[in-house]
Amino acid sequence: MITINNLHKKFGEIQVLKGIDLCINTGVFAILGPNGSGKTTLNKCILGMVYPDKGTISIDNKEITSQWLYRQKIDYLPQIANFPNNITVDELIKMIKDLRNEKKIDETELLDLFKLKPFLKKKLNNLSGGTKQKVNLLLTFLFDSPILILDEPTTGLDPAALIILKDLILKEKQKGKIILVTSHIMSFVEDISDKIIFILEGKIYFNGSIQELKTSTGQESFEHAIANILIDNHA
Ligand SMILES: Nc1ncnc2c1ncn2[C@@H]1O[C@H](COP(=O)(O)OP(=O)(O)OP(=O)(O)O)[C@@H](O)[C@H]1O
Repeated sequence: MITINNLHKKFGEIQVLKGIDLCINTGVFAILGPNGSGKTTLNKCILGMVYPDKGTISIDNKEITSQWLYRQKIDYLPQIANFPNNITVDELIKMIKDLRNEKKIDETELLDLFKLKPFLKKKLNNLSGGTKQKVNLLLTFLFDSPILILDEPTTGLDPAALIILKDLILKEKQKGKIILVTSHIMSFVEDISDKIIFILEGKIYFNGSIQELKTSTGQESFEHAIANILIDNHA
């Protein structure tokens, strides 16, 4: 369980998070909000990559401040992954496996799933954007940790890969994991999410199921419910 209390974060003059309270249990949680609303900042606070100015984050009832071992419990897909461009896909996989000296699953299944075997000897700078994203996803799903944080996982994926990703997320959910997903693709969010957390102006504007969101906004479709919040708040 991830528990967040009164989380604040400011960058210079911009107060990004203004008191976030959240309790995140197993299942798929979509963190939504307009561009610049602080979704990535929240994810990075959980990962210890950004230090909050105020507030606490606990994982399984242990505060994470100044800790680092807990990060072994988290698999993270960053919004933009920056790996050295001149190494090949198989060199990158080996490097990440060596760096994260943890229990890993056999990558063969993931290589087959994302049809990456033909690219193993190719350098990263020769890959298309979508293929790079598939490599990033493979690296994320390689360690079978209890918490998964996926920041814009659909970027560049074709429809077939999107279905594979959805199935993979739902399979990981069945294992009882906590999965946080940030995405602007509402059909994708609707297919995978148990709960929607909508951040607006630094606070949690909505926290509930898709059905509750539709009811509270009076909209029949999820996409319209989200659009409704944005329009109503001039976001
Ligand atoms: N390291 C940083 N230094 C300064 N400002 C930052 C930093 N990281 C984020 N910000 C600012 O914080 C705000 C929130 O950014 P964040 O990336 O968390 O938003 P987001 O909701 O993930 O946006 P998007 O949907 O566009 O990905 C933005 O105004 C951004 O410019």
